Amino acid sequence: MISVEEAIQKVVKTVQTTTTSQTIRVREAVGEILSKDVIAPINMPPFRQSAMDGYALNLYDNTTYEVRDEVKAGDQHHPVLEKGEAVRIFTGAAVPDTANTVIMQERVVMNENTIAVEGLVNFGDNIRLEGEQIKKGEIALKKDTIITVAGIGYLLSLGIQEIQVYKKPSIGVVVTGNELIEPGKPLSTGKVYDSNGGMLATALQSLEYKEISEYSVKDQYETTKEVLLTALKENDVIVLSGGISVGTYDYVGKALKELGVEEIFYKVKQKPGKPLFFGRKKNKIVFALPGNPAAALSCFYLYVYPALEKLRGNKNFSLDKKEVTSISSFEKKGNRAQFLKAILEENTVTILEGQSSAMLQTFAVANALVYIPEERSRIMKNDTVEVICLPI
Ligand SMILES: Nc1nc2c(c(=O)[nH]1)N[C@H]1C(S)=C(S)[C@@H](COP(=O)(O)OP(=O)(O)OC[C@H]3O[C@@H](n4cnc5c(N)ncnc54)[C@H](O)[C@@H]3O)O[C@H]1N2
Ligand code: MOO
Repeated sequence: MISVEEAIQKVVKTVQTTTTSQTIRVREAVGEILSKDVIAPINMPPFRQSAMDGYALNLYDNTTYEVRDEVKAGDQHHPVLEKGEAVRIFTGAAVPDTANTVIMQERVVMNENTIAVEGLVNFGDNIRLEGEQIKKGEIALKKDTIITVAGIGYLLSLGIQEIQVYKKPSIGVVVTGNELIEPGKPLSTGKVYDSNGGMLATALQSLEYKEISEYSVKDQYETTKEVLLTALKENDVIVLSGGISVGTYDYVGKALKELGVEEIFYKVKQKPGKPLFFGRKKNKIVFALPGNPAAALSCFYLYVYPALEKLRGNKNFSLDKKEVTSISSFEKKGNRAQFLKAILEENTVTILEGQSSAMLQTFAVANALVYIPEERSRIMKNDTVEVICLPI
């Protein structure tokens, strides 16, 4: 059995960022990661722009200017100004080539078609220079940048409509268990509703993974092998739930081995989620999560999440961690590291009652996991603890 730290390290070391790119529309790219530098196809701004509503001047050594013309945003003409001449101009409009400064209208006294300028005026005031944000041919956004909403605006401002991003993995979610009933169908003795299938698929959807296939299989060796073979063919990553412990009908480990999936680790010194399996077959990644629902979800966030994020090119692939003050105390039994469902508020955290790996009730209201390392036996009120922040 390996430690949490070793297990995380093995996942991070094994999983490499995909080399497959795809072209997508900028409008659909929020959260995607650039697999190639984006080169600016134009200068931005594309021309000398006025930053104010006011007057563009051809400066001379007096304070009175004759207003000759008007240029508003979108206009294409360039009035020619002699020294001492001005044009009325508006924010975003092209500054005439012969103007060398713009003065805001609040600093001007108008008198018929002349203006008197108040205070000191400098060359280049209130003019946004052509290409001052980015020049044509320069790198507008670097490879590995995550596209934000602002990034989308920026790319659109350069007229770019398509970009190359890392292809996100396709993921197969496989639930195992004779006892599982699809929610919506009547429940009979010995059966439970399948929570893990929908929960894991939704977790993936909410993280914007698009290619998700769901499979379910009974506790039978041959069918488990068949379904896993199909899932391996159809997906880059397999996330299994259940059937990975030591019971007679836990066939997942045996089937994976038979299918040539190399075990990288099996069993982690942690609670919940001890019987976690991680393996690979060529470039396919396999996680077999324990069936207990809270164990499955904890393992998903702690191991599957960083693996998928690294795979899709995210350099910041782990969930955020914070050191905060615990307002609860907790006695840890045994020597496994433990992850506790908790509510994080600003700089304090409350550990919830009901930490069983079979229970989702507390997980449903938790927004963080408190981490107790193997060697720590208790948390006292006001102790500093490490928390892992969970997505919704
Ligand atoms: N002799 C031992 N028994 C067990 C050990 C052990 O070390 N020695 N470990 C225990 C721990 S810890 C865990 S965690 C579980 C993991 O078992 P499996 O991964 O084989 O999972 P299952 O046996 O299939 O299911 C466990 C539990 O979870 C329920 N379950 C499973 N899938 C779903 C689902 N999709 N939706 C809702 N609930 C699900 C299932 O009904 C069981 O109650 O093993 C312990 N045993
Ligand atoms: O590892 Mo299990 O998840 O403790 O119940």
